[in-house]
Amino acid sequence: MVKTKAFSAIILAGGNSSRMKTNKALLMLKGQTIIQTIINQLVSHFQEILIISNTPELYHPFNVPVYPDIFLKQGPLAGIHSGLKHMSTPCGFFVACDMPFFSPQLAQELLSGLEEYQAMVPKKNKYLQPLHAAYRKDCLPYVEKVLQKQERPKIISFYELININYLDFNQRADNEWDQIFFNVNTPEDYELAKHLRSEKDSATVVAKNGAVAR
Ligand SMILES: Nc1nc2c(ncn2[C@@H]2O[C@H](COP(=O)(O)OP(=O)(O)OP(=O)(O)O)[C@@H](O)[C@H]2O)c(=O)[nH]1
Repeated sequence: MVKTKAFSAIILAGGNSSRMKTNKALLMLKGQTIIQTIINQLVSHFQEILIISNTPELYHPFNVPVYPDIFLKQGPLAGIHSGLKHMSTPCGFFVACDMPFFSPQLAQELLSGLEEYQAMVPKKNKYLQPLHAAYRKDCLPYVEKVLQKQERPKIISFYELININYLDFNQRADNEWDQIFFNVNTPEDYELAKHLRSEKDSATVVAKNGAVAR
């Protein structure tokens, strides 16, 4: 297994939070903001943590470098693009700013796959988790190509251009998918998250997660 300490972690925080109607990353969960919760979990595992946001002033208190999108208003793939461009290591673990229960062990597992593949993405049946995935820096020209061609492309639109592998969650414990990928998109999700003590508790709910069907 690779040492993630040699790699980068990138938190995407450039979205509109239109369903939440307030910045999701800065919502308080158990005494700290969601983004701080994520940073705290990442910090001992990675060489660097970057935040990708177009409102850097909001994130300066977190004491990690903040970079804007280069392709503006183009959605999360533009965040991945900026992360790939700015990370100073060859491999990055990318996570959405609204996923408070992520697993460093899973990040390590995904990054291990980058020895062979350009991207490693969790998959269950036809669902993918492209915002809890590992991407190699050499994905950059393919991401750029898609962003130059399409308006607000789906993240998965560059997958057919690269050498990608999927981490199969069908073989894992039933609730792991819902636990790890629980994300806070709506006020209802937030209420639920406040009552979960840990990722284990989310096993008792059906998480509305950010999975995309392929
Ligand atoms: N850097 C960057 N990140 C983005 C962009 N759009 C979405 N994200 C991030 O991608 C993740 C998933 O975003 P979504 O929940 O799909 O979108 P959102 O805009 O945050 O929320 P909604 O407006 O409610 O859809 C979150 O971490 C967002 O901050 C973007 O244009 N640039």
